[in-house]
Amino acid sequence: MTLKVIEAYVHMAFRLGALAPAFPSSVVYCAANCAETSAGCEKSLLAVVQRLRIFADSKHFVDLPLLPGRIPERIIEYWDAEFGRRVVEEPLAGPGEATSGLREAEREPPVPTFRLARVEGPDTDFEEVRRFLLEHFDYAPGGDLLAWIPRDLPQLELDPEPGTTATGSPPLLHQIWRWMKAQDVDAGNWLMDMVARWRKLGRETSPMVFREPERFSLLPLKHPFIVAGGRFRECYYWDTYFIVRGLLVCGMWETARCCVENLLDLVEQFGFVPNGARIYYLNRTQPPLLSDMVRCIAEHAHAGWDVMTFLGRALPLLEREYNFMMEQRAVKMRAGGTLNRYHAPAAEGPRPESFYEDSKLASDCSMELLGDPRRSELFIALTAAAESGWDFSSRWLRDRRSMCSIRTQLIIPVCFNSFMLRMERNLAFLYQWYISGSRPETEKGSIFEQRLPGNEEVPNDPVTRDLLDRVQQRVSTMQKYLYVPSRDQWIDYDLEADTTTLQTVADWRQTVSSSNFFPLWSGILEHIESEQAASIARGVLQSFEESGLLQNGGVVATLVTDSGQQWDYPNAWPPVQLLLHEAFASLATQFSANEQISNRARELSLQIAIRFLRSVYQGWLRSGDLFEKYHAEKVGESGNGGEYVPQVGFGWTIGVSLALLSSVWQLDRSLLAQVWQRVSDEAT
Ligand SMILES: OC[C@H]1O[C@H](O[C@H]2O[C@H](CO)[C@@H](O)[C@H](O)[C@H]2O)[C@H](O)[C@@H](O)[C@@H]1O
Repeated sequence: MTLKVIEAYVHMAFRLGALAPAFPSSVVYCAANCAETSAGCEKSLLAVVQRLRIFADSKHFVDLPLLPGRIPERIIEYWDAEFGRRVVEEPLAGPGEATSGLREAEREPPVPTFRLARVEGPDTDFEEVRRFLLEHFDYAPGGDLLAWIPRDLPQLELDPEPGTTATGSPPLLHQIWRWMKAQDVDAGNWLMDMVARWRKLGRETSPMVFREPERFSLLPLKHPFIVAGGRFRECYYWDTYFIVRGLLVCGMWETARCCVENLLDLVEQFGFVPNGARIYYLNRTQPPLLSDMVRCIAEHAHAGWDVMTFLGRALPLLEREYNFMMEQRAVKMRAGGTLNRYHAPAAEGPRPESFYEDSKLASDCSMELLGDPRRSELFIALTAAAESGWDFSSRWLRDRRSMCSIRTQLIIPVCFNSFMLRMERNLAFLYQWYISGSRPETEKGSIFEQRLPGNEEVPNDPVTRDLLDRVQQRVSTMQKYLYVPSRDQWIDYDLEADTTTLQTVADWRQTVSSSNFFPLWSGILEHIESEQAASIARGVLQSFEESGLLQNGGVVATLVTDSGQQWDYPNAWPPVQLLLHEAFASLATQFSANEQISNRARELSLQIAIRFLRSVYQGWLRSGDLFEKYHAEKVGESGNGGEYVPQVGFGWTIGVSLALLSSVWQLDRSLLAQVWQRVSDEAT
């Protein structure tokens, strides 16, 4: 059986196009796949532990390190022997020391980490399973990572003047902080707290993971990094982009570079960036923002740093990631053109970190029979939704309400294609930088202008030509399939119905999503002839203003009506705020000669930033913490919903808040006072 699981895993890795070696620990942490092919696997260690709900959070078990000396294949054999699946002859490996640093004698079961209530599960004794875990696993997750304090962390309070002391606070951050402090002491403290929090989120891989990788589900990373926060104790793909943006505001370029180098290493190893740095995330990626991160690092590099060597390494890896997306996540559209969709063909069972939730859903949807094709499709759709970063949203549900109708892989999402357009533009930009030896212009005379309709000038270099053609093709294909002139929005496409979701929902408002405006962030209108672009811009601005998406506490994630999913109303997620703030700010720049468009776009961009910052600040004042998501209407309250307890901490909230603060400061700092304006002041 064990061998079969390893084989299945190797097979899975190759199907992913990853040249990954089989991870021995996958037999413990990823054996979910076998539950789908043989009834015996219903009794696998993973299935039993998760279904018994030994831990309140399903992610807890798959993050637990094995004790030193434990060999994954042997653990599975002992499990099978003890729980009735197979006889094992060899003795157990000797007792090891817990990675969390406790000696064997001190290893009393920490009762609070175990769930008290028991729900119905397989016919296996709860206490026996618990005892088995204590014998072979660490007490708590986290022993695979070490706390790491960024060396470039600014210490605002120690610098009397920006840039005048050894701690080297970047001038802009320092100026903003001094100004905020003068306006409102709490606001100054808030900013200082956010900056200091990088210290709490800094991690490096424990040397043990490099020495004995088979004991861990963690993918070891060479450089230190910043984690998402809370239960998300490892590095996440798209979270890292928003974290990097905040680090750069703090002048923490070296830390940002380390985070990005790790992601490049992952592409080198697997051919794509996994969802997060755990083996159970290897069957999916996340919204592809690596090219933007590479661009940020190159653009913020200090004079004298060798940008060319960095680009020389990064470009082939970005190309690899792009090819992964175009080979494994692309769909040829019936009437011509290619677009991308989130997909997870290698997902052959419940997500290991949400095993209980996925299995329960299958059974609630009457798909519990092994071999039922609807069951496999369900797990693929759930995993693909996790790949989208929007896990979960009514955008992925056929009927917009029931999780039983999830079918992520049959949707062409506007967000993913906007990220792909952005990637194509970044590749052209970075490649041009590399071959010319200097950063290309981005305004007039930019490389993109050469490919605008009507402009016959063709770049000499064939790679740039090809990339610019891809940009132009993406724009035309997005306009053809996703742009809906009657609604002045880009709307997700339903592959089953071969039309936009507008035609398949009961009420058109169900398609109103913040992601419908992401193409603006990708600069789509820069590739459309100017009069037509201006007319689209006017329509889109009005459509956003009337959409109801912008609320007091920020931009609502998806619907303006409630669906109960966490990437829906009423949750305002930090990434959405930054992308839309920048989308409208860049529209204002693009149409600077057209006062009407540019004023409206600028106003919207500022409103989005101010409202969200206000919510983050009010939430911090009340709770002393930063939430992973906010309530879009109740200013300062955490968002809710989802399959896990709302998390605090939180990497992308800090990153986005810092990026928004610095952007508004530069656009119109007088507006920032609205962020810390007391509710009582507003009433008067
Ligand atoms: O464990 C459930 C899911 O958790 C992650 O998704 C959520 O948190 C991530 C980290 O902040 C974030 O990137 C994502 O957008 C959130 O929805 C994880 O990425 C999923 O794969 C996982 O199934």
